[in-house]
Amino acid sequence: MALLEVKNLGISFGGLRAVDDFHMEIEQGQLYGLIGPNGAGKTTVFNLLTGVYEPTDGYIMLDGENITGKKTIEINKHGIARTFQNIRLFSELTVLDNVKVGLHNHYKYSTLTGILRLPRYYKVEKEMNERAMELLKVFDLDKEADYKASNLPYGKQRKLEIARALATDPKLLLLDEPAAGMNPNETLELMKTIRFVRDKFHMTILLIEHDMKLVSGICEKLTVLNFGQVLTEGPTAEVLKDPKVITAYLGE
Ligand SMILES: Nc1ncnc2c1ncn2[C@@H]1O[C@H](COP(=O)(O)OP(=O)(O)OP(=O)(O)O)[C@@H](O)[C@H]1O
Repeated sequence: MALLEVKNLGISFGGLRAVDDFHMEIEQGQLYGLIGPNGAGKTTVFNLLTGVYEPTDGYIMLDGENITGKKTIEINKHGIARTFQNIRLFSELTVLDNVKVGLHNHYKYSTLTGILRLPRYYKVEKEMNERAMELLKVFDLDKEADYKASNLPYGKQRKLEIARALATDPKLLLLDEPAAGMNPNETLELMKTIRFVRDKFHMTILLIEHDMKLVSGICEKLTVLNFGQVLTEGPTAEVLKDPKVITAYLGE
C-alpha cells in the first residue's frame, strides 16, 4: 500500500479548473517531485493535500486513512507537514522556540498547569527543550538556538523551517520550492539536507521545485503537471527526457 494515494482530485476557482483528475501514489521513504510550468497548479495540489482548499472531486488517502476534506490542523495531526514557497517562520521568536511550536502537537499540559507553573509544566518544558535541541543539532543549528529566527542567513532559515515541520513528527513532508531564492552553494547544501532527512528519519518527501538540478539530483520519481492535469509521471530520468515535458516547459 502506498503511503499517499490520491485519485481524481479536482478543484475550480470560478470558471478556472485549477486542478483536474489529479492522481499520485507515493511509497514510504520515497523522494518525489511535483514539477510543471508556472501556474500549472502545483501549489494548489499542496493546498488540497493540506486542507487549505477542499476538493470538489476525488480523494486523498494517507497511510490507509481517508483525509479528504479534513481541516489543516487535523491533516497535520494525521501526519502531513509542509514548508512554504516564502519562508514562514515566527521571525520574532528564537530558533529554539520555532521548533518547540512544532512539538506542541505531541507534548501537552493543561492551561492551568501552564499558568500555575505546576511540576508537570517544568517536566514537559524540559523534555521539549531537549527534543528541540536534538533536532537543531541534526540540522547544525544548535549553536544558534537563542538567535532570533529572522537573524539567521537565508539558507539556515530554510533548514529551520524543515526542522520545525519535522518536529510535528510527520509521515509525509511537503516542501514547496525549497530552493527558491537560494544561490548555487545554498542549493547544494539544501540537497544534502533533504537527502539526509529522508535517510535519517526514513521520511517520505514530496517537493515542488523549478530548479532542475535539484530535481534531477534528488528526486526518484516525478509527476508533471500542465494546465492542472497530469502530463506524465515516472522515474525522474525518463520523465525529464520525455518530449511532451520538454515542450510543456519550452511553451512557458
Ligand atoms: N485561491 C485562488 N483563487 C483563484 N485562482 C487561484 C487560486 N489559487 C490558485 N489559483 C489559480 O490556479 C492556477 C494554478 O496556480 P498554482 O499557484 O497552483 O500554480 P503553480 O503551478 O504552483 O505555479 P508557480 O510555479 O508559478 O508557483 C493559476 O492560474 C492560479 O492563478
